[in-house]
Amino acid sequence: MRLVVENLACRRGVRLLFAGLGFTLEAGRALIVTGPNGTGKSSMLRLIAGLARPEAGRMRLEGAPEPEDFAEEVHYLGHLDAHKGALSAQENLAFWRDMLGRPALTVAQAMEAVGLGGLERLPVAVLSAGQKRRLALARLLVAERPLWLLDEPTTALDVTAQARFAELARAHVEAGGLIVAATHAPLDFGPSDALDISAWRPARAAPEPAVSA
Ligand SMILES: Nc1ncnc2c1ncn2[C@@H]1O[C@H](COP(=O)(O)OP(=O)(O)OP(=O)(O)O)[C@@H](O)[C@H]1O
Repeated sequence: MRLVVENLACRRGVRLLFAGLGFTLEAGRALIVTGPNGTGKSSMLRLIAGLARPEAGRMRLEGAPEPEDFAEEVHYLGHLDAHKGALSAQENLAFWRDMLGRPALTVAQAMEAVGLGGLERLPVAVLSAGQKRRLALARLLVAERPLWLLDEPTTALDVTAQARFAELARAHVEAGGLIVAATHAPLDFGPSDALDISAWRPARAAPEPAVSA
């Protein structure tokens, strides 16, 4: 399986954030996306996840059952954790497992894997920021999806949780999965490619020549 992105362009409001962006990511590799604030890393992930429409370009997951319509093959982890605060951690994960289908780890195994064992029954609203992030990461483990799209996945995680998540990500890659991760922090997800999104920023229009009398 491989992710192919061709000639992608993204407009937000009146601004063209990037254009002509392309890459191929082979199974068993991660793509680490960097760039200054506001250059479009989150926007690119949202385009690939199918949550927004590109201004131009296309992507496909070669080797997937529906190469051009791959929502079923993708885990998208954005800035927001998408939990239901009144439900317990266990209930939230069970919801995602049932909704996404293709179960992988059990809820209990996934919670243990991200270091949330013992907190299964607490309402998510009372969990700390790092615990909520761990729970969001556990979602990746309860349903099988080859392509993980991760936006700043280690935000709010302590050093131990960051290392533990990096191990889980490397295991996914080693098993033939793919990861595209936007980050400002160094991430060791195993065999990786790098993409600096600012390289695809469109050139600014030349300023109008000054008019002299
Ligand atoms: N709905 C929107 N309407 C207009 N502009 C938007 C909208 N959403 C985002 N933008 C703008 O698009 C640009 C890119 O945002 P994006 O979140 O993709 O950047 P980023 O590279 O992920 O930044 P960061 O490193 O801060 O997370 C920003 O200038 C942002 O203000």
